[in-house]
Amino acid sequence: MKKGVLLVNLGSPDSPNPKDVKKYLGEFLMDERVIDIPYAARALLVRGIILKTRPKASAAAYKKIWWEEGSPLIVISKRLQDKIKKQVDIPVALAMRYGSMTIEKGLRELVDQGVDEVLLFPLYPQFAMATTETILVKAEEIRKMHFPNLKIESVPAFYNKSDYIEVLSNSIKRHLEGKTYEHLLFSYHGVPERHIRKSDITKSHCKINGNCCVTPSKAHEFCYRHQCLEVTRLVAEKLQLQEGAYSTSFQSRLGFDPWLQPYTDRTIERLGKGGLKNMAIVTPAFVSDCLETLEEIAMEGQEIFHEMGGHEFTTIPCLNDDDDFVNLLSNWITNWNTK
Ligand SMILES: C=CC1=C(C)c2cc3[nH]c(cc4nc(cc5[nH]c(cc1n2)c(C)c5CCC(=O)O)C(CCC(=O)O)=C4C)c(C)c3C=C
Ligand SMILES: [Fe+2]
Ligand SMILES: [Fe+2]
Repeated sequence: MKKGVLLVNLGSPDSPNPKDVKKYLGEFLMDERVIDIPYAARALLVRGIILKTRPKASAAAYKKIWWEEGSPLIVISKRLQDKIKKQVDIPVALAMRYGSMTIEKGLRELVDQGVDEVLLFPLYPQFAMATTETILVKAEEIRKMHFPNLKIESVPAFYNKSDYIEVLSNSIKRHLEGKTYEHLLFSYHGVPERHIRKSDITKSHCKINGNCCVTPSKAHEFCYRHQCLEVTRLVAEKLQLQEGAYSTSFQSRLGFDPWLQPYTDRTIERLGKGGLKNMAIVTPAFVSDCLETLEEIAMEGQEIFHEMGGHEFTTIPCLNDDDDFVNLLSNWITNWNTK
C-alpha cells in the first residue's frame, strides 16, 4: 500500500471581496454541523438574513488582514505543508473544508500519485462538531462517492499530547520574552452550548457548569469545552503560571443562542476596567493565524483593552509554520508511516 497525508484546515474566501466572501460564508454556514438547525430554518437564517448583511462587514474585516499572497490562513497552511513535505517521505496534500481547495481535490491529488492509504489530518487541536467532525464526515462522503477503494485513517484531536503541549508552551514562552504582562488570556473559538450537548456521547455528562469538564468522563473525548480547558491547564502547569495570572475565554460568537462563556471581548473589557494595564493573549484553537486572530483579537481586542485604559496588549501568534510545530507534525506522520 502507498501512504499519503491530507492536511485539512477550515478555508477562506477566494478574495476579500463581498461576492467571494458571500459564496464562502454560504457554504460554511449551510453546513449542518456549523449551524445545526433543520435545513429549512438554516436556509432561511443563512440565506434570508445572515448573507444579506454579513458578507459586507466580513469582507471589510478580511480586507484589513489580507496579504499580497492571499488569505493568511491559506498562505500559512501552504507554508506548513511545504515544510512538512521536506521532512517526510510520503506525499502531503493540503485541503480546506470550505472554499475552492476542496477535500475532493486533495484526495484526488494523492490518488493521482498512487496513494491508496490516507492519513486525514484535521488541523485542530480540539475536537468540535463544527471542525473535526465535519471534515471526517465530508471526507467519508467523498471517499464513498469517488474513491471507494481508498483507505482513510484520521488523526484524533491532539489537545493533550505532551509533545504538543510542550511545543505550544515553548512558543508562548518565547513570544512573551521581554514583554510586560500581568495576565495571560487563553482565548478559544466559541461554539454554541448546544454543540457541546450534541457531542456528549454519554448524553448526560456535559452540564456546561463549573464541574463537568473537570470530572473524568468518556464524554471528554468529544467535549470541546473540556479539551480547551485542558490545554489551558496543561500549558499553565508547564509554564508554572500562578493562579489568577491566567484565564480562559471564548471568542467569535454569532447569533443569539448561548455560546461557551466567558466571552473574550467581555473578558478583555472586564480586565481593563479592573485596572489591568498589560495583558497577553494566546489563541490555541487555531493552528494558523486567520481573521479571528489577526482582526478580532489583534485589532478589535486591542482596541477594547486600550479603551478601558490598558497599555500593552501582546498577541501571541498561532503555531503557524514554526519549526518545532513542523517537526512535531512531521514526527507524527513518520510514526504513522512506519508503523
Ligand atoms: C455558527 C457559526 C460558527 C461556528 C460554530 C464556528 C466554529 C468554529 N470556527 C473555527 C475556526 C474559524 N472560524 C473562522 C471564521 C468564521 N467562523 C464563523 C462562524 C462559526 N464558527 C464565521 C461566520 C466566520 C467567518 C468570518 C466572520 O464573518 O466573522 C475562521 C477564520 C477563517 C479565515 O478565513 O481566516 C477560523 C479559523 C473553529 C476552530 C470553530 C469551533 C471550534
Ligand atoms: Fe468559526
Ligand atoms: Fe463538560
